[in-house]
Amino acid sequence: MSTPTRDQVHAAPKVLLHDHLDGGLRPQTIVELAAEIGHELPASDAESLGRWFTESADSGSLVRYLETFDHTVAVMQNGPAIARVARECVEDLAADGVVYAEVRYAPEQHVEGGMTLDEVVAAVQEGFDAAMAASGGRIVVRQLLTAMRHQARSMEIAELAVAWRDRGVAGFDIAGAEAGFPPTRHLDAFEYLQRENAHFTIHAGEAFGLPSIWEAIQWCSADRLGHGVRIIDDITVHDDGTVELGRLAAYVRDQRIPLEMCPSSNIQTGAAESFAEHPIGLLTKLRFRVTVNTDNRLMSGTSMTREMFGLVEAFDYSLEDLRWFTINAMKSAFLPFDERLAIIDEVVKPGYEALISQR
Ligand SMILES: O=c1[nH]cnc2c1ncn2[C@@H]1O[C@H](CO)[C@@H](O)[C@H]1O
Ligand SMILES: [Zn+2]
Repeated sequence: MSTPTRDQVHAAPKVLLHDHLDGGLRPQTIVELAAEIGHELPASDAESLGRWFTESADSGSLVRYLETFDHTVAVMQNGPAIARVARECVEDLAADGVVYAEVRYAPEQHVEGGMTLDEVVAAVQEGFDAAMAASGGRIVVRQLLTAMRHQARSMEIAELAVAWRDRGVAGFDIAGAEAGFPPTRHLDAFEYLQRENAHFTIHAGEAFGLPSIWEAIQWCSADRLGHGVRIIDDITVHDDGTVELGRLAAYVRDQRIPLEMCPSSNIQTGAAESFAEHPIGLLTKLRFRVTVNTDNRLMSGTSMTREMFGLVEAFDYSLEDLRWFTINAMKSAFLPFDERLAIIDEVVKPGYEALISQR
């Protein structure tokens, strides 16, 4: 098994479960939308603005990383702007070889211009639908609705997710600064979603450790973990190379709880040192249900191809390993089982087969 080239990684079908709509705008689009509404930006041309985002997000702190979203959220306060950002997001993912994506954002952050929550979700869906249609079925995209963990609107957002479940919304999430805002703060929303047979993921174990992961799983019943990197704190590697899992780590692995890992984002917020030192290497070896994601393409200057190729370089992964990540992700998607299976059998497997047979 040889390591794939960057072109092969680009050509391979990829599945993305953790990508923020407001973390993936094209710098040029931000410049144009800001000009329309008179919003002042920290840089005036697209190239320096793109650099400003990656450099400012490179702070080693989640809180400072999140401050950069002030500018992307500011230009997403009217229907046409939101629909444009949503359409371009799907175009960019399709061009990167992504075949299925769940893209999240917090509707409550987009009502400053007077839109209702419903109108925000509709505008995103309009953009997604237009780009999916234009791709001729090459990419399928669903929305995840995020509630901000420091705010108190999670119940409302959960209800919004249920109201839109048959019109493009596949699930729910909470995001924002982790320390001081445990997931149990939103327990009523999670219990409501369970009663509605709805799906949700929780950002946990990124800036804060095991208690956050434990609450997300054992109190809130999260279907998946956003990041979850700190699960590594419950794993001991002994000098003789044997590995011991604590109870929580064992539970996460044994229950096949999907980990939405985002290497570049973790390096920027200080949750990991480098690709090579990222816990994803050990977690993959231990057969946790690991998936590879972008988190915020703008703030990290990244793409699915870049994240996966970074892992190839760090861990010598083969196309078979990348297929494993991709099938893990597709199995963990909040899409009906038959639709997941169809994408695995008709798109992912043949796509990798074609690349592997060329080798
Ligand atoms: O890695 C992350 N951890 C926690 N919160 C995040 C992360 N990336 C983005 N957001 C937050 O999610 C909101 C909705 O998309 C963004 O506005 C940002 O505040
Ligand atoms: Zn995230």
